[in-house]
Amino acid sequence: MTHIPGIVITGASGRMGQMLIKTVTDSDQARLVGVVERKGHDWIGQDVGKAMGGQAVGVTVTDDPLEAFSQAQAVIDFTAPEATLEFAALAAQARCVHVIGTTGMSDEQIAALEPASRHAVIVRAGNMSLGVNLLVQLTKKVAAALDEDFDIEVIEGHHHHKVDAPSGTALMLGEAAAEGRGVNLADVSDRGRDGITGARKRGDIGFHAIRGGDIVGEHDVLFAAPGERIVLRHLATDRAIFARGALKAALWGQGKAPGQYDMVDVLGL
Ligand SMILES: NC(=O)C1=CN([C@@H]2O[C@H](COP(=O)(O)OP(=O)(O)OC[C@H]3O[C@@H](n4cnc5c(N)ncnc54)[C@H](OP(=O)(O)O)[C@@H]3O)[C@@H](O)[C@H]2O)C=CC1
Ligand SMILES: O=C(O)C1=N[C@H](C(=O)O)C[C@H](O)C1
Repeated sequence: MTHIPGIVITGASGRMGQMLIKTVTDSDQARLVGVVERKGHDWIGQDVGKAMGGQAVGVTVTDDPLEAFSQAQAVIDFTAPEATLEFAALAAQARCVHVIGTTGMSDEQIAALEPASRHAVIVRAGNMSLGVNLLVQLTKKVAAALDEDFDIEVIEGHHHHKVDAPSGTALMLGEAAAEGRGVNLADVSDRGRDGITGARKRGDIGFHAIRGGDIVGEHDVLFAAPGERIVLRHLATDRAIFARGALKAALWGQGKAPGQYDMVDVLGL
């Protein structure tokens, strides 16, 4: 009989937490074995299906992540940077695959994942959708084919609750453009112009963030030259695309060697 991996979802009551719970309970390739919320949350002790306003699913919301992780083969975590660092150490202790969708992590926070990745598989991506990861590859190719006559700008839009900018996806796209061009993103990045900025510097990669309403996630990579423009665009209209990608990553990570991976590895792009 094939082994069906048990999955824990952190940040259970969040927008992505709820989408992930639905995706895992609907899947016949994985079992929901735990859901975690922070201490004091009013969902603690309730059946998560009922807490979400539906039928009971037989999984009680806990505030004890290590206890939950020790029953599981994978943890899917779309929360916040400080929480993700704490969960990484616990997932490594429980030898669970840790799928990280959390964005807004600083370079120092990303570096702090290294000890956990010596003991467990970490799959981390600022965007888990197939479409965006394909767009990342296309961006790299287009940037490699064009010279600096083409100004590159990454424009992203998200709902008004989003706390980080540029989005994790925008940064993935910017990194891909820089890699295609053979430059270091940190040397050419120009974020959110305002005031008398002076003329655009040749070779810069610009970032702009729109926040409004319930936009799920929209990303354009603009290549603009005198006389012509190319726009690569991804529009997310349903958070299920991120949850499906995250579940795929959790399954893919089973039996892999400890280390850090991304969705390009998972999707084989
Ligand atoms: N990689 C990808 O494909 C995608 C990534 N994301 C990213 O996922 C993250 C979550 O997004 P979203 O679901 O919209 O956000 P929400 O604010 O809706 O949910 C975040 C959840 O994390 C919990 N949380 C936050 N801080 C802590 C903490 N310190 N300890 C324990 N739990 C905590 C929150 O609990 P509480 O309510 O109690 O604060 C909440 O349940 C963001 O970083 C977002 O950018 C989103 C979509 C796709
Ligand atoms: O916060 C969100 O909602 C999203 N965050 C990710 C990001 O920062 O790129 C992915 C997606 O765009 C939705």
